[in-house]
Amino acid sequence: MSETIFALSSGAPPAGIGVVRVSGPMAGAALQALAGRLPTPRMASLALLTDPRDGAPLDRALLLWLPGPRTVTGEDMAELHCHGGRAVIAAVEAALGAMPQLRRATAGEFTRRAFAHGRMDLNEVEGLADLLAAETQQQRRAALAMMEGHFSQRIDGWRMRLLDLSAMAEAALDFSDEDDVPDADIEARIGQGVTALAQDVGALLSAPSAERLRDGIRVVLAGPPNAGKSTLLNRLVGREAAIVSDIAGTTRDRIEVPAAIGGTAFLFTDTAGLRDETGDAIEAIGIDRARAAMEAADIILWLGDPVEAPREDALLIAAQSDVALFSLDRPGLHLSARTGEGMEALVAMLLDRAGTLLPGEGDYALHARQRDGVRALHEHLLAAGAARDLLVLAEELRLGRRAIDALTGQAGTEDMLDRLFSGFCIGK
Ligand SMILES: Nc1nc2c(ncn2[C@@H]2O[C@H](COP(=O)(O)OP(=O)(O)OP(=O)(O)O)[C@@H](O)[C@H]2O)c(=O)[nH]1
Ligand SMILES: [K+]
Ligand SMILES: [Mg+2]
Repeated sequence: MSETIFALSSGAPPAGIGVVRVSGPMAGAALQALAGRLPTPRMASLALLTDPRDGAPLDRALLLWLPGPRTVTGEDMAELHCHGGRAVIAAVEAALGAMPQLRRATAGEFTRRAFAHGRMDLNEVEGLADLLAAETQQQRRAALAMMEGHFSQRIDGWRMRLLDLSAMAEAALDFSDEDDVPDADIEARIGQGVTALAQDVGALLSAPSAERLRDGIRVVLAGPPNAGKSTLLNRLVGREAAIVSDIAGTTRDRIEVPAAIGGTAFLFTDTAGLRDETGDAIEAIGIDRARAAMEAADIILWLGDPVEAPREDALLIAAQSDVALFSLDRPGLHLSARTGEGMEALVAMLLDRAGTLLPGEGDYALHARQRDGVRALHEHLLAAGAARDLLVLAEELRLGRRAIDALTGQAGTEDMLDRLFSGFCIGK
């Protein structure tokens, strides 16, 4: 890792400013070569950059000299805040590229170095990736909490407690080696510690899901044909995403439409109207798909007879409330996709339900990888708690420590890391 890397870290030119970052042992020398001097560390200063090859002026830029290891990558770093024109950036990059031991960074390479130097753990890296991808304010807040290390600190606390418990278990094992009276007190304390830790870890098993936060809360509209599902979908997402007609069986396939409402990402799914008898083979497949969609749903909007609701927690919608045909004492939310009656109440209900599935203010959400890690740790703690033999208990605690190392990336496999970092843009 002795190579020095550089890349444009701000957006694609042309832009007001283009920030070129340099990281590695030659960062200071590169800055010196371009600006003719090394600025005071961590103080912004203006300089005319010249091409070291021929002395020709390149741009007037704001410079930052950030000696390591207290930098984002853990290495010496330089930042050149240039004018963000295409030719300016190209010229500065060409001058850097001509210097010995300097090369362009690959995607995510700055972050990878930060990780390698222990400046970020795997969870903070994932938080950063999510922050860069965040489109809703909720996604941004949860990603920031993850990047800021709120989850990592929690894991660190677990690690300390686990180490203490392991040390106690080893000590107790030493005692029993000496054929002494087994120390019932120490074993009881280990047992209590393991149980308490298992409880803390287990509490995170129900943490909000980052995938859900990213892809949207899955809302499925379901009910009999002609109930008005497609009309309601179109109204919710604000465009004619699904075909509406007075022919029963209009919708056959699932129609998925992502939409952000009130800063929350939703994924709405319109489905084929449910009926027992259909002579249409395609419609029958559609009905199967509708049932599968309902099973995977976070929220079901049920536009059918309440007694036939597919799940107890389905939101009952008394649709087409503007039509006199329907009696007023129908249970459920009276709603007309035509007049808009009840729409506000429906949106409020959706946001309310979504709120219970998503991270609260300042909370993070967990990816499948993280959830799997927490689950593995939890299982080892449960096994340790159930162990009747100190040797087995100590072994389960050791496996628990391994699970923690996998969670933080200390025991990560290279290809998993490759995949993660290559998802970043160049310059990050
Ligand atoms: N008056 C009134 N008519 C509605 C309302 N919602 C839907 N309709 C009408 O009801 C008929 C069926 O609407 P769709 O949205 O196609 O119903 P669907 O549940 O998607 O039907 P399938 O896809 O066939 O299962 C259409 O003629 C709509 O115009 C409403 O709120 N008020
Ligand atoms: K219809
Ligand atoms: Mg439809």
